[in-house]
Amino acid sequence: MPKHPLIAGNWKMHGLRDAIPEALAMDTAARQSRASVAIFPPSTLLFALSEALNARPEPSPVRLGGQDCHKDAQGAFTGDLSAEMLKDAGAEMVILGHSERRHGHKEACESVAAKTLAALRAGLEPIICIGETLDQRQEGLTHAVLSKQLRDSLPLALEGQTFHVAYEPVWAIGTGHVPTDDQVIDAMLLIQKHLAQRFHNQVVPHTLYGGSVKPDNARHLLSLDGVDGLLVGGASLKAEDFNRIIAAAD
Ligand SMILES: O=C[C@H](O)COP(=O)(O)O
Repeated sequence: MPKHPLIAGNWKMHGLRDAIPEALAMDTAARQSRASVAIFPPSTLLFALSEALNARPEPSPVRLGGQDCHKDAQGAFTGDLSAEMLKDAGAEMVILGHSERRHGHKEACESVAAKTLAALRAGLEPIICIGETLDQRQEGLTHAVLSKQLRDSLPLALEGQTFHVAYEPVWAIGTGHVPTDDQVIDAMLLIQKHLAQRFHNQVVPHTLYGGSVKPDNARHLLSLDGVDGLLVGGASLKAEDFNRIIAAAD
């Protein structure tokens, strides 16, 4: 586990303004932890959360992020948000290529790469997600799928930049099924090897695991080789759960 593991909470399409106190309680836990903590609320909450966190007497260590962005800075794209808009609303990071975007919105790796360039343009730190489906794993295609996703989703412009790659097996997301230790370590090593070769060791890989992370398995997952942090979905919605995951990093 690195000195400051990243504990990232992806709220997905959950959260109204009455969730702001939850984020403030997470901020309180983050202040007592060595973990680096980030929350990815729905975009409608970004500005309000940013204001609420910044209104505290001491600057908040919690960083906020968007869950997706458009590749362009502005234009006639109804319903979309640019990386610049997320930044303007208080985001410092953005999740890209989440499997719910890849599968639910037919997002191709090339689109994820273009969005990654947009994130860098706007000064957002990207978390790029990859992961195989259950069918792909059962057919022995895991390495091929992860390698292709890495090759096609990560633009060379990432060289020298700070970014994160999250390994989220699709079959582990929201299912309660967590991969074996060997499966997690194997994926992390594949990612780290790819990053080292592709970027000539000019990047410090931050590799996260995501998929059914809970307060009870967080400490163990963080102890596995190559796991630099966690991308948490359901268990990041309530401070009661998320704060236990933050504490697992200590
Ligand atoms: O981005 C988070 C992941 O999709 C994991 O979601 P989950 O923790 O609810 O399984």
